[in-house]
Amino acid sequence: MASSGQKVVLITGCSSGIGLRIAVTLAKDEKKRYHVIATMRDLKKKDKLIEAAGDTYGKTLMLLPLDVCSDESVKQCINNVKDRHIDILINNAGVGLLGPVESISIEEMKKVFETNFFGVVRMIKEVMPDMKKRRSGHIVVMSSVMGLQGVVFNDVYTASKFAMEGFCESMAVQLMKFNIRLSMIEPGPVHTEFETKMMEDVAKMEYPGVDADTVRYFKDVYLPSSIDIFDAMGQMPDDIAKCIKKVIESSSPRFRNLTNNLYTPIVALKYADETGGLSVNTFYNLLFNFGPLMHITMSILKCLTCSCLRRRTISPN
Ligand SMILES: NC(=O)C1=CN([C@@H]2O[C@H](COP(=O)(O)OP(=O)(O)OC[C@H]3O[C@@H](n4cnc5c(N)ncnc54)[C@H](OP(=O)(O)O)[C@@H]3O)[C@@H](O)[C@H]2O)C=CC1
Ligand SMILES: CC1=C(/C=C/C(C)=C/C=C/C(C)=C/C=O)C(C)(C)CCC1
Repeated sequence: MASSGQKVVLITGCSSGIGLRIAVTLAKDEKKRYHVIATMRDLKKKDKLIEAAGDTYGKTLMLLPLDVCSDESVKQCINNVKDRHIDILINNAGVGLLGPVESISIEEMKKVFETNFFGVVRMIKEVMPDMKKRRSGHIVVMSSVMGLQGVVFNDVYTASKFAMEGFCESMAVQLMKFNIRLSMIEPGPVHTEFETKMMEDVAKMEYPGVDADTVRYFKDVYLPSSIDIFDAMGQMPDDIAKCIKKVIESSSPRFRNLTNNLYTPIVALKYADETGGLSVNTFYNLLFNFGPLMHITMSILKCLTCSCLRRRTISPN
């Protein structure tokens, strides 16, 4: 149970990746300012979180089952929270989907929206009325750079994050009237199971109904570039957890929070040209005309950011 002065934080999707690291980071807060309710849809996956939480488990961190795709599960979970009192809701659960749209069934696409869009809407609908009554609360939503800008072959995932951005941008204004803050977190690539799951799915893909050129552009052009980008600019889940901690501890939390300075110029293309031509043409050229150049650029970037060059040039040893 939360002790007085502690903020109750409920996080979705804590079995792995970013959700797990947010839960542990907040539970380990030196001043014990948070009572963390870490949730996951399948409690059989709890061991990794419990191990990472160490002795905070049962003290500042507790576990509850929650599937964001089920009305019943969401209701039951929130009813199990003392007085339904949640100060900070962190909507983290999400799934990826990659590949040519011709090979993806409408059912698969709906599942992505069910989690990434309706999952968040379901959580907000359940938690918001109590926050409104108390005239306080903070809702954090895990969006993505793909919530701001489309990325080739990520069409449906991107659309689900855009949908959420639109929903939240609209909600933020009303919520502000009730003293409830809403913050979007927009990471670029992050090394988690998200990346591994997508690569595993791609390995199993059969591309029914997709022409040979499209399959080639996806497998031989997009995938290697995407791997380069993950290698060069991928953040760690802890980086995102630290960013979220900063956002919730800010006296005036920002609505938008890009987490990766290296990716910011890519997103800026969209805002630099209202016709949309600059970003579409630049992405086209980067992918189809400068693929090998991009590989070299990313390798240099990786070298600069991994600090091995700095060690070699600056270290007195
Ligand atoms: N990794 C990346 O490059 C980026 C990720 N993001 C976003 O970050 C968030 C976290 O992803 P990340 O940590 O990377 O990936 P992971 O795959 O490691 O984690 C996703 C989490 O969401 C959970 N989840 C999926 N569906 C549901 C559901 N119906 N109900 C409850 N939980 C569910 C998963 O649970 P289970 O184990 O049961 O499947 C898992 O705990 C996602 O919203 C993602 O879109 C944003 C930008 C970049
Ligand atoms: C290939 C390619 C790109 C790929 C970007 C990627 C791969 C971003 C991944 C973001 C993730 C994983 C977000 C998750 O929510 C760019 C930079 C647009 C430029 C054009 C070529």
